[in-house]
Amino acid sequence: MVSSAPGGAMSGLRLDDVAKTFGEVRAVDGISLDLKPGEVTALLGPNGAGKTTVMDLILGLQTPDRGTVTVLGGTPAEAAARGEVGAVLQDGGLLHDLTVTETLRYFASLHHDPLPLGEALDLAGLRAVARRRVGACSGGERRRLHFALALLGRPRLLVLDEPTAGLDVTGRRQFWDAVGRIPSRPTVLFATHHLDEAEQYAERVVVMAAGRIAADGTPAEIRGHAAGRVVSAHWPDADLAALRALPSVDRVEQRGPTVTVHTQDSDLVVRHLAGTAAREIEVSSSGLEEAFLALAAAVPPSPAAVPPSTRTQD
Ligand SMILES: Nc1ncnc2c1ncn2[C@@H]1O[C@H](COP(=O)(O)OP(=O)(O)OP(=O)(O)O)[C@@H](O)[C@H]1O
Repeated sequence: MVSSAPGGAMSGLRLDDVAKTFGEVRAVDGISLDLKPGEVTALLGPNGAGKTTVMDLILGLQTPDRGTVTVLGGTPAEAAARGEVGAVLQDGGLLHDLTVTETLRYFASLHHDPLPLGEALDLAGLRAVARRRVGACSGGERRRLHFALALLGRPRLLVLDEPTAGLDVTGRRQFWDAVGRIPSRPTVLFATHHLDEAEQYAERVVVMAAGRIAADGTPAEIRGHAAGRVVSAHWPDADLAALRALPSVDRVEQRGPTVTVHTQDSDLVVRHLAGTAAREIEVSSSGLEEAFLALAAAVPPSPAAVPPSTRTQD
C-alpha cells in the first residue's frame, strides 16, 4: 500500500487512530486507514461494526473523539465545501413532488461546475424515469437518484453506504458498471453486507468488527482466510498450544466450551482431537462468509451494544 505524510496529496483518504464513542459504545475504536486516489475499497462488517460511523466521520457528519480524518489533503469539512465528496447514504431526504430531473437540476444549482444533467441521468440509468415524480419512483430508482446526486459535483471521493441495497442482481451490476464510468475516477469507499459484491467490485476489502479493523487486504487475500476447513469440537479445557503446534493449522479459537480450528488438513486435526477429551467433532468447509465471520469474531466485542432504537444524536 502506498502511504504518504498526513494530509499528503498522495492520499485519497486517510484515517489516523480515529475513535468515536457514543455513551458506553465504542463505535469506532482506533482505526487507521489510507486509501490511494482512485482505489475502490469495500468496508465489510456485521451489523453494528462501525461502518456507518466511519463514513459519517469521513463526511464530517460526526467528529472523532480522537485521531484525525484527512480527506483529499484537508479536513472533511474543507473537502465537502469544495464539493469534492459525493455520498450515497441511507434512503430519504428527497422531495416526493419533484420529478427526477427537477431534483437533479435543483441540486446541480448548488455546485459551481456540475456534471451535465444528461450525463448524470445516463450514468445512473435514469433516462427512462427522468420525468417521473420522485414519489412515484421505485426504491431502486430512488437509490439511483441518490447516486446521480452524488455525481453532480464531479466527486474525487465517493462514500457509499450500502449503495446497492434494494437493487436486484442486474441493477447491482449496472450500478457498478456506472461507477467504473464516472469521468472523475473517484476514490470509492463503500459499505456492504454482500461478500460477493466486495469480491467482485473492490480492489481492497477492509473487514470491520466491534469498531476495529479485523482484516485488510485484496479480495483474494481475504478469501485466503477461507481456504481450507474448519474443525470444531466441544472441549472446554482444550490444549490450544498443542493444536496450534500442529502442521497445517492456521488459527485456533476457544469460545466457551467450543474449540474451533482453521486448517488446511482436517484429517490430521481430527486424528489429533480423537486422542483427547474433545467430543462432538465436526468438520466443515469454510467459505468467504465463514472467513468473514471468523475474522469478525477474532475481535473482542465492544461493551454494551446499544440497540438502534436507543440511539442518541451526537
Ligand atoms: N448516534 C448514536 N448514538 C448511540 N449509539 C450509536 C450512534 N450511532 C451508532 N451507534 C452505535 O455504534 C455502533 C456502530 O454503529 P454503526 O451504525 O456505525 O454500525 P454499522 O457497521 O454501520 O452497522 P449496520 O451494518 O447495522 O448498518 C452500534 O453499536 C450502534 O448502535
